[in-house]
Amino acid sequence: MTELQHAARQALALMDLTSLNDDDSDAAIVALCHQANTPLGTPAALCLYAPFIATAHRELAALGLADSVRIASVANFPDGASGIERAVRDTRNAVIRGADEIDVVFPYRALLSSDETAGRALVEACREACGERTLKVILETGELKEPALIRRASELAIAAGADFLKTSTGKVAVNATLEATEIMLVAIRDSGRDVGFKAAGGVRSAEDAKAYLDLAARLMGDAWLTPAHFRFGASSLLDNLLTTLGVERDAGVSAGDY
Ligand SMILES: O=C[C@H](O)COP(=O)(O)O
Repeated sequence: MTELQHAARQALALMDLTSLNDDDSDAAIVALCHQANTPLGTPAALCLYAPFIATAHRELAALGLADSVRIASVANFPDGASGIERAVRDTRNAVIRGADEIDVVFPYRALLSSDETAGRALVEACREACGERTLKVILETGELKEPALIRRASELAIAAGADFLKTSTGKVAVNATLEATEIMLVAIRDSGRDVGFKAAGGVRSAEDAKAYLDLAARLMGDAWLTPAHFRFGASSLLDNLLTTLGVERDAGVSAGDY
């Protein structure tokens, strides 16, 4: 197995296979569940909008994958501007519908206006609302831009109870980058807390994934790279990983097939 194939294999198991599209449908989510059922194992989770959680649970159970694939959903998504009440409502709604993990957008615009309290308060409130479920906080680093702001957002989210820091929604011009990743990983390391990291948005190839895995291994150690600590949020990475690993799939399972 080449180094690239090793990274592809690792990335597959670390992936939150994502569908967060305005035109998502039950059929599209059923197709997503079938995509997750690869000959080389499953991604760590599916990430989807709350109205589709029940469909995903049902289909994963039918495929025998209920115990191996978690379900993530989103809150305060994608613009991070809904306010605390709405973010908490989104979080509770996702929890009630059966999400295992909640990816909430940090109110990054407030931080851009030098307001540090809004982000911390929103993450604390969502932390409380999601209880034992995994809380990932999306910093939207491509909008924060400045390294010092990315570092500060990381610190605030960690202090407020984030289980993971996530780079991006995938909905803005600049999504995951290696530069932002390094800042966030160093903030996690410096915090001494048990916090994970998710690179999301624009990760499309085994080569992309390998660059993130190499960076994370250098900063955090190889043993840190498990689904408990590291994820990729990606909508179109899986097929490239499977091709890299020599797996031919029937030209795309699509919503129209269900
Ligand atoms: O959280 C995951 C992102 O929304 C996916 O972004 P992507 O469509 O660029 O892979």
